[in-house]
Amino acid sequence: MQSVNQLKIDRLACQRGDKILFTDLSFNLQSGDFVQIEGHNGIGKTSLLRILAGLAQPLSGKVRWNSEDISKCREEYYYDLLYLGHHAGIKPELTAWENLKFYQQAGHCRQGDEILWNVLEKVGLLGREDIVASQLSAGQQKRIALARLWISQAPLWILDEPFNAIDKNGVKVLTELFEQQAEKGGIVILTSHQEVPSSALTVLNLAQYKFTDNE
Ligand SMILES: Nc1ncnc2c1ncn2[C@@H]1O[C@H](COP(=O)(O)OP(=O)(O)OP(=O)(O)O)[C@@H](O)[C@H]1O
Repeated sequence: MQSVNQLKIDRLACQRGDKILFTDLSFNLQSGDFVQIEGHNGIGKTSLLRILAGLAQPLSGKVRWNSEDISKCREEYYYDLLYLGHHAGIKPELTAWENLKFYQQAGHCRQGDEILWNVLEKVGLLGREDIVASQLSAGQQKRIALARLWISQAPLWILDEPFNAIDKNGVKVLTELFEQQAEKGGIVILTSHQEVPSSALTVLNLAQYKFTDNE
């Protein structure tokens, strides 16, 4: 990752159902940033991440990736983006190994099988690679989904609750990975209900943008 990337969030407002969740949300991120979106249940963190990932439309405002409106450069944006939503995003009928192989092919990762063995070890699934995902625990399934992060070449990671169902040591390993991603010029945006053990993290509290005039 050599080039400097920028994500600009310009005066976003978001509505779900008949409720306006937040308004006038602006911030800029660039290569090296590691950010947590914070706020209580239901404030709109997932809604914001889905807008940033181009999966939902804002009520108003724009998201720009390297100066281009993301709705106008979808192909380039999706090439540069890895979005991991709340749900695991795995194929339950495939084994852990087959899921990783699938991510590798879908993610244009040209490295061979060796990286997959390394990643299996990183996510603590070495020895369980031949088990179909549906027969693994919730935390192990989440680890398969997170394996994509080690395989990914994308500079921008948007991660909704990546630590859900992950044990303490897993949180530490993942946090180090996020720091490395930022250090090598990536951008990491995440939500988490647990404390993220990193001094490199910037926290953005959605509460300050909450729309209070819904009644
Ligand atoms: N499908 C939907 N239709 C209408 N309103 C919805 C829908 N899904 C969520 N909402 C509303 O949008 C608000 C924001 O939801 P969102 O999932 O973005 O919050 P969150 O901050 O990520 O919450 P949590 O911390 O519980 O994951 C909620 O208060 C909910 O009332």
